[in-house]
Amino acid sequence: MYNKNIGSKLGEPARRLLETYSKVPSDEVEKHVYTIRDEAWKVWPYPCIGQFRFLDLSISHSPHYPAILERLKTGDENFLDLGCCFGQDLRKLAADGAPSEHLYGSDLRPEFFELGYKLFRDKATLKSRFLVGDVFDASSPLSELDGKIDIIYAASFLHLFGYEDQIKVCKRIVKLLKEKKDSVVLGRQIGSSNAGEQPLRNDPTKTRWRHNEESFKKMWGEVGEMTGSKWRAEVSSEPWAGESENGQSSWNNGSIIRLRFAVFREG
Ligand SMILES: C[S@@+](CC[C@H](N)C(=O)[O-])C[C@H]1O[C@@H](n2cnc3c(N)ncnc32)[C@H](O)[C@@H]1O
Repeated sequence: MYNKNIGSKLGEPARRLLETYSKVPSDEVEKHVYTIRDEAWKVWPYPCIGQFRFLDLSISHSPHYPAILERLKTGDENFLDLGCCFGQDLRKLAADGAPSEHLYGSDLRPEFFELGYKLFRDKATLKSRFLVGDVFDASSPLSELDGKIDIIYAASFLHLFGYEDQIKVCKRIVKLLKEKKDSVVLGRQIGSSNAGEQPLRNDPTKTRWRHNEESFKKMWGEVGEMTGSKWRAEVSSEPWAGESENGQSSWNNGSIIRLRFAVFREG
């Protein structure tokens, strides 16, 4: 779904980030966002691009954000934005004082990394590394980070896949994270109060799994058993207040929810 107008999506935090971190003159910010958004839409039409949801800087809405930021500010911990697209959440952390050389981004499509640099005008200053890779490819450059990450952010990511593939991604996440207490993966995504497989918008022969709080926790129980590790999943949900993903009013029959999660390693 492509929104022609930015409406209220350019909130104060995103505007401040673009004006102060990226040094985009305030009267050019909106035009700048439209231009880069349209370039990204041509790469792949994700709803989070079409609906300007990348401007939410969603990591900062997590109740764990202050603690995560403090952990990163020590310079002893590494952060990975998995499926980062523009990498806006990584920029938010950098602007708030996290050392950027400890922040990594990864995505299937390298075009998004370049668009992230263009959006945030920081190619010369940001010390973060962006690794191209399919999360399902064990031999991708992402494997360089195996066992080295303390905090993973995975927003609007797991919900792209069916249940079996989500299990595979979670196992990959376990492998990327350090084997220690309080390694954590957090994020937000679309879910459904009636958890289950749902047909893909563009290809009804494929499905993706929409979680509710219970099914998400259960999945992490399974992942723990499969990987010999123990996880505590904090999950909350709220009714979906956003727009339809496909422009159809029938899209949300009341069951669509937004899930927020933080899954901590316990053992
Ligand atoms: C819906 S976007 C979410 C972007 C960002 N995390 C956010 O919250 O705005 C999903 C991202 O995951 C990436 N992606 C999709 N499939 C992937 C895969 N198999 N491996 C790695 N990245 C993938 C896409 O290229 C895209 O940038």
